[in-house]
Amino acid sequence: MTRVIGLISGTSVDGIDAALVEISGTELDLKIELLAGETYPYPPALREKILAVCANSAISMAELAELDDTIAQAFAQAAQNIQNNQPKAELIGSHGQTVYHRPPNLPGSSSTLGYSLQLGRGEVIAQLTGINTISNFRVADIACGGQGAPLVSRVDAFVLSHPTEYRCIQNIGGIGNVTYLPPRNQENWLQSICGWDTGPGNSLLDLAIQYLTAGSKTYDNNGEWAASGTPCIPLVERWLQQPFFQEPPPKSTGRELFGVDYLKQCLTDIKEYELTSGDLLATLTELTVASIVESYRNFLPKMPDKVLICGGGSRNLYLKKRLEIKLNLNSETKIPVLTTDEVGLSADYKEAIAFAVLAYWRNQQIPGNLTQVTGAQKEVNLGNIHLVTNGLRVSIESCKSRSEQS
Ligand SMILES: Nc1ncnc2c1ncn2[C@@H]1O[C@H](COP(=O)(O)OP(=O)(O)OP(=O)(O)O)[C@@H](O)[C@H]1O
Ligand SMILES: CC(=O)N[C@H]1[C@@H]2OC[C@@H](O2)[C@@H](O)[C@@H]1O[C@H](C)C(=O)O
Repeated sequence: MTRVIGLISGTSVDGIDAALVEISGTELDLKIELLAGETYPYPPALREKILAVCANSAISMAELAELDDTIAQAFAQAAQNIQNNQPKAELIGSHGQTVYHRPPNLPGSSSTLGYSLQLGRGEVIAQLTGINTISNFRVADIACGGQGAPLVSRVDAFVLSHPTEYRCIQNIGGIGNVTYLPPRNQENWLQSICGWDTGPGNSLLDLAIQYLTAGSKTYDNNGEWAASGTPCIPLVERWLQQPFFQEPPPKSTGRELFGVDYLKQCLTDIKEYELTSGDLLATLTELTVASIVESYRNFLPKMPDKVLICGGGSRNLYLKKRLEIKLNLNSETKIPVLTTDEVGLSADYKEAIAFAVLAYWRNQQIPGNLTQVTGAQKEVNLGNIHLVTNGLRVSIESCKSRSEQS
């Protein structure tokens, strides 16, 4: 058994999700016990800076270095905090904070490779915590021609697959992503798994809430405001014309596409209709729901028996209800929408747990990507390993050069 901390802050930039888990086994015999899960919100000024960088605002190299240091320190502090009154961890898997993601073969890009930047250097986390740390999980997959995302699919396979059920595991974070899991008893089960980014999760909704409340709110609690409105279907159909939605997998995306500029266009488009704020939020919710369901209908070999949702969007009761309605329109059989909590895996800390598992696998040279999901040419070990030097905990202040210390 290995005790591992998983850390991630995703595209919602709402804070650092930390999970302390005990892991044993390898793949088919993988066992995970969640000892503690917590979200440590970013200080508002730090969140604002990260969101500005994600929205392509200019940043100097000095500012980038400072931001990386600040994020690494925040992640290290989260790792220390999650161990309070808990047994100590032996390993950290830190995803870091995505600030830029470029899928491969992006039109207009001079390179055919993808690129994905997560801030919060694992080297610093290792030295600040005194715990060996694995970070930078996406680059090895990208170097083999992959998207570098979604990476949770291989973890979903060994943690959430069922002997006889066809399942879709749908994360609804800032961005949505799905893993399709055929029954484990099926021949070639692992090779038959599919996965991709479905498009916006909460990113456009959160931006709209911040716009409507002049920043006093960051999200629509339980989807209550959206539930007061009515979706404008002609606008949903127009917004679904974005080429990303028609692209066959493998595919990934981020706030670069479904961020500030996309919402600005939505706010222009709604002027053609007399919509209330609730209607706008209901329409953006419907875009998330429709993008998920349309992708299942277009790219899955068959519709699932069950959809298990996770991520913060799984707490949006209006979104969950609309997803179940849309999924079952003109359907003979009823496809229930549950949360992963209902099958024993925390919907809130699933991504943090996933990066603990990916670090655990990296430590044993077990590959972490599914090539049919990311499009990489081969399975690769994901993440750079940062070993603690002589086991001493050092603070960032004491990382002075010898000349400075003399
Ligand atoms: N109670 C709630 N009601 C409605 N929405 C909620 C609730 N709790 C969280 N959310 C939504 O979930 C978002 C955070 O979700 P999550 O932490 O899964 O995102 P993330 O991991 O940063 O994104 P990604 O998975 O794309 O990296 C919030 O910004 C908010 O939009
Ligand atoms: C570059 C990046 O951070 N992508 C995220 C984003 O957030 C959701 C979706 O897009 C997913 O593909 C991915 O993260 C999860 C943890 C993944 O790699 O599976």
